[in-house]
Amino acid sequence: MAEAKVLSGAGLRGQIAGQTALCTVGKTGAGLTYRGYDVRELAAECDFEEVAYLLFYGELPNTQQLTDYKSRLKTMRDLPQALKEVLERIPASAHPMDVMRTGSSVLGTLEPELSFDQQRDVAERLMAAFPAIMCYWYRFTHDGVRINCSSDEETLGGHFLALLHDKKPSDLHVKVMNVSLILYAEHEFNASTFTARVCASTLSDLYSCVTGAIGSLRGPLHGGANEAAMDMIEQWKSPEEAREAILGMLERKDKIMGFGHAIYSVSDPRNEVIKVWAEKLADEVGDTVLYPVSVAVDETMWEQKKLFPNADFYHASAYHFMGIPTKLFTPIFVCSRVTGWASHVFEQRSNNRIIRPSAEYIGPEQRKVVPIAQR
Ligand SMILES: CC(=O)SCCNC(=O)CCNC(=O)[C@H](O)C(C)(C)COP(=O)(O)OP(=O)(O)OC[C@H]1O[C@@H](n2cnc3c(N)ncnc32)[C@H](O)[C@@H]1OP(=O)(O)O
Ligand SMILES: O=C([O-])CC(=O)C(=O)O
Repeated sequence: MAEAKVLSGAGLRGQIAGQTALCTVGKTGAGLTYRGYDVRELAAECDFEEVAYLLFYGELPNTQQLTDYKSRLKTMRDLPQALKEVLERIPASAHPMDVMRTGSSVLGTLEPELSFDQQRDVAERLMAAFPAIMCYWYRFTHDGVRINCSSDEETLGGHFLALLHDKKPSDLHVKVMNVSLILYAEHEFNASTFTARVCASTLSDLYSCVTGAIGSLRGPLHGGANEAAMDMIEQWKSPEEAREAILGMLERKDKIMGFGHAIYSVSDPRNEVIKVWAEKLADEVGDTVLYPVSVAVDETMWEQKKLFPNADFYHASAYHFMGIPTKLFTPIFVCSRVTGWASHVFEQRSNNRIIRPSAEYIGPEQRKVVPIAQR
């Protein structure tokens, strides 16, 4: 059970910055809910598309609505030729989050949101197109192939794996992708979502809101932590080595990526879900190092600091076991969180006032400009 944290101090911590009907974070009880549903139940019962539908339309779909929704999203997966050409120009050395940011922005020039009446169509287009934006660029620049951006996969997670690996993904991998996309879909006023809402509050277009949000998600204190956690754990060859290294890092006051949270105080409810799937995947690939190393880090952090893994930590090993390159970890977060960002933009637009806080001034007293010749 997640406990409420005492929230105060810098970083707007604990300030109510607006209202939402989308999500609760860190309330005693479920810990994380989307429109009233416990995220753990959604992850156990649903496909990601059901959760996207819940966020965008307010209720879970019935069977017919879900079938129709998945079919419609399938038709939106391919990319315009002009966007493919732009993606081909981005170097292989680029960070894939910069590719996602550019992809969102370029799509906004090719298929602009001309009226807020189009907002749901634009959100769904972005959601359907992001896996292809990431994989078209990745496969072109790393493998030298121009991939077909459509697939027969029913779910977005399966579609992403099919484009990345050029083969039909296993049922287990499709299930884990669904769980992962559901866990990452929405999280109240986190930094990237708040970025999107600030942008929306100026009555800007949805592509601008999403493009800005991608920039905020990129940092290692937010979405970039899954990638940073992977870079950290793959250095260690045994649980003992990991434990020693973590003790040294804590001694040096280093930040341990994938641990701690701005709102949760004792656990992140998403962690217990993804940890189980990471262990299943470890068994599937016969791993005897990465998962035990992850557990050793987890135990040492709790023992030493009472810090717990957040959603990002076990995502690192889970994605790695599915053969996903580390630098694509945070872009997968984008494929999911675009649903949360867009839903917040819709909410902001439905009851808008420009977001414009005040600053406490700590600079010099008012003074006269000394003419340049006398300075
Ligand atoms: C999906 C997501 O975006 S989840 C977040 C992903 N980010 C990470 O995993 C990055 C690592 N974690 C962190 O940097 C932080 O825990 C954040 C950014 C998530 C939250 O920051 P805050 O709200 O400022 O953390 P909080 O107030 O709980 O910090 C309390 C103390 O614990 C320390 N602490 C918090 N997290 C960590 C960590 N991962 N490693 C080491 N120390 C930590 C802080 O430095 C602080 O110490 P201090 O009192 O000596 O200054
Ligand atoms: O809420 C936050 O601050 C960060 C987070 O866990 C998320 O965005 O999923």
